[in-house]
Amino acid sequence: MSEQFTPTQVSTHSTVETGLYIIIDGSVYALDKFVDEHPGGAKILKRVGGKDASKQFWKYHNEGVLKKYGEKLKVGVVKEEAKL
Ligand code: HEM
Repeated sequence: MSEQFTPTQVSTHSTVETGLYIIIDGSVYALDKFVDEHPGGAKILKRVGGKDASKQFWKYHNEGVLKKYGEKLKVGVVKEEAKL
């Protein structure tokens, strides 16, 4: 079973030092090791660290990109925030 993160937990991994997590369609990717080889540049990825970047992702890529890199970079899935 894959690891589960709330959006708040993902948001605590917003920098390269903390893993540079981003959410795409409910999956969580750690881009800290990929950021320097990203063909679109490091800067744009660092701007969305810790956030849901689904909209930006699908603006610039197609399904083939996730097929090629997805499994290698995926660290888990998003779950709902814990209710108080
Ligand atoms: C799992 C996350 C990501 C992976 C594996 C990834 C991978 C790639 C790859 C392989 C390319 C080369 C073009 C292509 O093959 O389609 C690319 C280009 C690009 N990516 Fe990403 N990317 C990711 C996330 C993002 C995000 C979140 C953004 C925006 C916030 C972004 C912005 C761009 C841009 C602007 C380009 C250049 C497009 C162009 O030159 O037309 N990427 N990315």
